[in-house]
Amino acid sequence: MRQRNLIILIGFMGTGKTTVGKALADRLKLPLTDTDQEIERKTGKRISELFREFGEEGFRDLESQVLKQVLDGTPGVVTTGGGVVLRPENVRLMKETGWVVALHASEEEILRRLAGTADRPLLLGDVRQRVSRLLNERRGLYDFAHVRVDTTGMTVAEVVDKICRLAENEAFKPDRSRPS
Ligand SMILES: Nc1ncnc2c1ncn2[C@@H]1O[C@H](COP(=O)(O)OP(=O)(O)O)[C@@H](O)[C@H]1O
Ligand SMILES: O=C(O)C1=C[C@@H](OP(=O)(O)O)[C@@H](O)[C@H](O)C1
Ligand SMILES: [Mg+2]
Repeated sequence: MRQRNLIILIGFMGTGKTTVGKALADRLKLPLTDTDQEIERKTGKRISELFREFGEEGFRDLESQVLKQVLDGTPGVVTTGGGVVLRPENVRLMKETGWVVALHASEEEILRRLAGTADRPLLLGDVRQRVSRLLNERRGLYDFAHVRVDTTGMTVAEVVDKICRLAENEAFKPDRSRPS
């Protein structure tokens, strides 16, 4: 059953999920979980170490496990890693459990925000080329979200305001998780 007060942020790397999620949880006085931070806490290893040791698939297994544990229906804000949408089982679970907000940003804005990024193993090497390729590979994968927010040119506070306005609106809509 979908919970209206379980807000899940998805989106490509650098769209601001972790940062906006923290500010949103503070504003709404809801608990916050970032799946990447939870993976690091549980394993005692950095995301980059996990990629090195277990490869991307090993990391995705951990990510799916943690997502299942985190999405137990408890109210809160959950922020995810950009690749969580690669597994259909994760997409199904997020859609069914919470209110899913997709953050977007232009490629240039993503590159500006990710300049100097150190712990994103998928961006090692030529960041511009990696971002462009991954954006292409993942095109459409964030579109299942209940709402979409283009954060290009917006401050974190403005993005939080926008999500809060959309959430108020949402409260008056029928619960789309129920079959009609
Ligand atoms: N709306 C925004 N405007 C400007 N900078 C932002 C915004 N949202 C996030 N950032 C910055 O971009 C970088 C990446 O943000 P982060 O929250 O880690 O993104 P994600 O979790 O989606 O990868 C951080 O340095 C953060 O401070
Ligand atoms: O897009 C991805 O595949 C990834 C995004 C990262 O999280 P952010 O989106 O928070 O940067 C992190 O989960 C890992 O480096 C892989
Ligand atoms: Mg993040």
